[in-house]
Amino acid sequence: MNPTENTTSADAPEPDQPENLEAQLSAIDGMLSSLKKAPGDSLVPVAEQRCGLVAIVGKPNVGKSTLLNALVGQKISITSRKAQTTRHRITGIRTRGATQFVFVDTPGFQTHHNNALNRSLNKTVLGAVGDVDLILFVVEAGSFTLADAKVLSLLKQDIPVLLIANKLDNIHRRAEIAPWLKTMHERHAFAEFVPMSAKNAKDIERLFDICAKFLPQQAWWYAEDELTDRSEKFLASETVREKLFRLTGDELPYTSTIVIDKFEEEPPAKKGQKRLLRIAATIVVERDGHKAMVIGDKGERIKRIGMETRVELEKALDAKVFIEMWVKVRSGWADDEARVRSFGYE
Ligand SMILES: Nc1nc2c(ncn2[C@@H]2O[C@H](COP(=O)(O)OP(=O)(O)OP(=O)(O)O)[C@@H](O)[C@H]2O)c(=O)[nH]1
Repeated sequence: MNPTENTTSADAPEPDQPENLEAQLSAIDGMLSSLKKAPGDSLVPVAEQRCGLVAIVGKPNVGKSTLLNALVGQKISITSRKAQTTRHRITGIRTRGATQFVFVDTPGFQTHHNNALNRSLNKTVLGAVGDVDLILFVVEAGSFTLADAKVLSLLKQDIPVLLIANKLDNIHRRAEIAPWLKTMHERHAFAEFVPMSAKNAKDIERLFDICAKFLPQQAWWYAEDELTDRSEKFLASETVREKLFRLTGDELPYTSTIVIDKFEEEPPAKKGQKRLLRIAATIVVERDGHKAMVIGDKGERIKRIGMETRVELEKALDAKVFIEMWVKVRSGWADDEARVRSFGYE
């Protein structure tokens, strides 16, 4: 390369004059002030931000968890409840470019166990899936069974649904997919068809781009990488709640609640070890009979709730967890506003 090219080119811009500089600086200033900082000090202008709720639904074993993990990463990032998401259990948040995707759980989409608990959960879920911005309906590419049809029938017509034809890598003759997609087209007015594999990183990138278009333009609700102590505490109480209801079935009224009395973190004792979380949780029930139900025969049930909570939290929070659990009776707490507030509800 000719070394003089860099300095003597006739097209080279004049060095900045002071007035030029000032003009530039004030232009940059103007630009910066128009970029209202989003949570997490992001420089994506609020006016360009998109944010919304995405539900992933489908019958068991179609790859929902694999997809969610690929979309949000292994670590579930739960944050404190925000007004917009009080009715949902958030399973993950991912901010990518100008768009924040808030993934929500859909615990009731279990078509196998049609007991009363599931029916009541299905009702809740219908509510939850009823007000998300986008639904990813996951099926196995090339297949559509009665169980898929049941899930599809629970979805509302007015929310965009993407058909995620997952496990495409299992289909060896791609030509077979076209006629199948055509039959799927007749089953529901899907907003888009996405044949893909949840295990393929490129497909995941493409899916993000497709999803972004369906989320409304609005300011992000969460910081780009929000994961605070408070959020971990929230995850702890949600995990206890989930185990409690799963292990007591529909015997326990939904007025029972969880209070996290202690949530303390200790750094790893040695390098390479995990941090330690000491958690104390109280399950608040309305009657003595409920207390006995939660404790179980010789304390079996509460032990199991504690054990399953610990295992799940250790995985989700990448920490060693010690958890103590108590059961208290506070009759009528659900009607007592001040007490409800003291339990952390608004
Ligand atoms: N070949 C292939 N296998 C996949 C793909 N996605 C998921 N799987 C596998 O499918 C199985 C079920 O995946 P999960 O993610 O657990 O499915 P799920 O829908 O969350 O299942 P439930 O928790 O029972 O509702 C696992 O063995 C995954 O490894 C894919 O794109 N290709």
